[in-house]
Amino acid sequence: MECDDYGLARAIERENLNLNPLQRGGVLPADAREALYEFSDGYSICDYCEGRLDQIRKPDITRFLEDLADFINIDIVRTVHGAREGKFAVMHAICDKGDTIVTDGNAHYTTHLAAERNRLKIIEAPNNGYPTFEIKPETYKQVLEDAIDKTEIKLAVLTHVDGDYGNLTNAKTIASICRRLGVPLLLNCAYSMGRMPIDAKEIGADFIVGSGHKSMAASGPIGVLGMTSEWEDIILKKSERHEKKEIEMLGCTSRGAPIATLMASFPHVKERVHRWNDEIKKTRHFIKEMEKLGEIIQLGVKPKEHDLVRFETPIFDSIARSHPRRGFFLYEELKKRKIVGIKRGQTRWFKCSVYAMTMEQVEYIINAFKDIIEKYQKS
Ligand SMILES: Cc1ncc(COP(=O)(O)O)c(C=O)c1O
Repeated sequence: MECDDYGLARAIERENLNLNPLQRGGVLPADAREALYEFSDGYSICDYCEGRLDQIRKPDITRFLEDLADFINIDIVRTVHGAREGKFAVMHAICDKGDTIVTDGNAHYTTHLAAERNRLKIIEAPNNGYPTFEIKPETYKQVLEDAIDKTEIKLAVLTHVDGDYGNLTNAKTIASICRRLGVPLLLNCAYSMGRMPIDAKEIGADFIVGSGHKSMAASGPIGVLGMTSEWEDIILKKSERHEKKEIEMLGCTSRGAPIATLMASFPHVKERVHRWNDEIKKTRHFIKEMEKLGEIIQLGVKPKEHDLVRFETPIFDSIARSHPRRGFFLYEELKKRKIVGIKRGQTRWFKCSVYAMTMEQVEYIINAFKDIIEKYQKS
């Protein structure tokens, strides 16, 4: 199979550069690759289990979860199978069938599915449309207030950084609005936890979810669910029949390589979030140089505050119209230059990220796009 079918790990092995934002934060450092091998057996994490995953001392999962809670500054943390399972668990624990929740208009589909699976209704605070697609706190406030006038709102969900435009929301302001209105806030940090510093207490979120395979250098599937202690008894309610087991966690969650790699990557992740400002500078440089190529426009809030970049690219669309390979030409031209991660057939717009790339690699990518444009402008 080709490297683009496998994704970034394979791409790196073959010395390709992968621009897929979804995959850039989930690359395993060397220690985690070793852990992946060591803990590849199904229940390998459970040799010294005394009844529950978070209480295992060898390897020291208890300590790891405490450190993870410190890292994002929240009282209690559990691992789940992904950000989506974290959202589902919170909704399931605090809402009843038929309840209504409020979300932002840039919410990931998994927020919608978690709500649907819980039989919840969704009211959405829309973004402000083209070209920035921003979630404004005042819009969120208005929508939440209107919703509260009509019905009881048990939960507000906010996407910290969305997967369409890479906009960083003003979570602190929205959290304080929710607090004033008496609605608990769940902050979806799938695209931020593990890439940038997160301080849940400073933000004021009641719940927070992260994604190990997306942004925390873990093999996955694994996610992080954090909560303030006031919610502990509700979210981590114990089974009546199995006194140690937490119902929403179905007793235990990740039981092998996913948690082993999350743990092995943790020192690397803790260190890399301190380089977030450099990542932002690099992203802004990349955008500036790409936009100089002409008819390439960054969508979303400017200047960027996250590495996920969405470009509108009329230049590639017009080349595609007269190219014998149509929309596939861009993917194929990039692949020839050992760059992968832009979807096949996409030329009108695409999402990309240079997260964790060196400046040399970024320059190489900019030059590759330039080269492709010049090639077709000449012909
Ligand atoms: C904003 C956002 N939330 C949630 C998810 C899903 O994360 P997970 O796979 O950990 O459930 C994604 C994945 O693309 C995402 O972009």
